[in-house]
Amino acid sequence: MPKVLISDKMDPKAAQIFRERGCEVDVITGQTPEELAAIIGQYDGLAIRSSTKVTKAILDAATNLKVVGRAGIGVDNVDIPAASAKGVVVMNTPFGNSITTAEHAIALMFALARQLPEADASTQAGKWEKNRFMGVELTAKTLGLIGAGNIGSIVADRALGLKMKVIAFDPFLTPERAVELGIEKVTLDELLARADFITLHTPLTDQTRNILSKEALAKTKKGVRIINCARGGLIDEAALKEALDSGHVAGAALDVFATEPAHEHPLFNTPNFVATPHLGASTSEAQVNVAIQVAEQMADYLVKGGVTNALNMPSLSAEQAPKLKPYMALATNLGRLVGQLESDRVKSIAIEVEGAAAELDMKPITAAVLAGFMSAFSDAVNMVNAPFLAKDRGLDVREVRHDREGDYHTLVRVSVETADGERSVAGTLFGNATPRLVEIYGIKIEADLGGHMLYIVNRDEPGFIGRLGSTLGEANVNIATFHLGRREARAGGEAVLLLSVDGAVAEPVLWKLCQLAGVKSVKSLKFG
Ligand SMILES: NC(=O)c1ccc[n+]([C@@H]2O[C@H](COP(=O)([O-])OP(=O)(O)OC[C@H]3O[C@@H](n4cnc5c(N)ncnc54)[C@H](O)[C@@H]3O)[C@@H](O)[C@H]2O)c1
Ligand SMILES: O=C(O)[C@H](O)COP(=O)(O)O
Repeated sequence: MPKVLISDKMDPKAAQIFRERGCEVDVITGQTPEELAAIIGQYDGLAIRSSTKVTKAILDAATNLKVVGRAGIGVDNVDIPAASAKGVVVMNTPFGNSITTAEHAIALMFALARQLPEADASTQAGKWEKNRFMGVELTAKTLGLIGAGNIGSIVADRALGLKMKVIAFDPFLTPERAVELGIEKVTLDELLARADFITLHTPLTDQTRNILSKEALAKTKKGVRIINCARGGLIDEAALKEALDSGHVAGAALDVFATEPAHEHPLFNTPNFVATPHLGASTSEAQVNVAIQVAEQMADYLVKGGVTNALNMPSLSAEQAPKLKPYMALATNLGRLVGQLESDRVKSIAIEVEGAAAELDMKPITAAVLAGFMSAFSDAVNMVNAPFLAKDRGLDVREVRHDREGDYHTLVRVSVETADGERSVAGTLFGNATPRLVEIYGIKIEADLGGHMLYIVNRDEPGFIGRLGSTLGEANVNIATFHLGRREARAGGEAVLLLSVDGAVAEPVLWKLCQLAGVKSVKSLKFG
């Protein structure tokens, strides 16, 4: 039974769902990185929020880990390249807390507009400072969104309801989507110059880090109010403090900080500064949503092989998974066959599908071919890291989907380009379930690929099979199955033999086979 660790505070629904769906689960929160590293080796899955840092060191210690599930959106606390290299799937729940976070941004906007936290503190201190707190209306003000994705567009919708004018800077926002949202797409400089309120809703990337830099803040309208419910690091916090102190920025509300938890901060106690401790996603509704979603996704993956919302692997629903399963086995074996036959001379690899296979999502099939292919060079390869390893090796990967009707109701072909030209192998599914090789390097052959096999290319001539059988018999090698194919319909041409044998064939025996008259090449193969 797969074992999952929940290492951050999460709604109890998550643990309940893991158990209901066939996983063992431990909930251990508040561990130091060293404590987590000491126990992570026992677990197949790790469910987190933003507190647990899934670093390379943690991943190195995670010898059984298959999936990290983030109950929330941001995955900047997970070293995704390190997870991918280790073959660990990283998933998040991209929509479960969007409404809640958008509402927090709107709440902070009101808090700034009417100085609610300061007015509250003053009133409860018995001061009744009615004349000290003069607010501004939101109606007719311009709200500048930096980032108009899931959360940004919900903020836009709510702000339009408040009769604000909404402008957005987001290089990936299409003009059509902007029209659909009822907002105006602008450049960053235009947004800085025009917005009365600015709210940030981008991930933290190399492009967005410090997007509100000292220079950018200097370009804002005097009296601007700024809200950040996205990620610390998007704003230069020291420059923001200066701008608040000088009065250029009339108010700032941060839910997120460059360093968290922020127990101390130069911005704390600055007038017109409002802070919340990364509460964007903290509503009971959002926490139930993300807990249920992450547990369902992770259990689907660990128990049924379904992949949803993975950041480093193509999606594969739990319903699709059984249908695709035989294709994955076929694709893995075709990739593995080519990988073993061609070793490291391959420059590019093409995956072609036709018939029933052409109606399927190709991404998982491609990942499986690459996993099989790369397994000839690396022990630690799987569908998650294979595409990354292939890219690292500079392997050019192509996917082709054919509409044509072929000889088989379904076909997957893997072709590689080597220094000696293009070579391809192809396979089908018998009864939609059993993978079967049907062609190898232009020669028709029907074979199951599995266990230990011998691939022999020889001159097609009488007596060869007898000589081969005797040599293997003398070496005590038992032949389990025997498949034969030949290039021409008459003797004298090239033939291929694929033999299943009961165990690995020793080097001296392979050498003897190479010496047999008519043999061109002999290769020992292994399939998982
Ligand atoms: N405070 C919280 O508790 C909390 C809760 C949920 C999400 N978040 C954070 O909010 C952020 C936004 O989440 P989302 O779900 O809307 O993400 P999203 O991916 O749906 O949207 C992000 C948007 O940012 C845009 N973007 C990317 N690079 C940009 C750039 N250089 N300049 C301008 N725009 C750029 C993208 O095109 C996209 O539209 C994430 O960082 C997420 O981690 C915080
Ligand atoms: O990216 C997110 O989903 C938010 O930052 C929420 O983080 P949390 O789960 O730690 O509250």
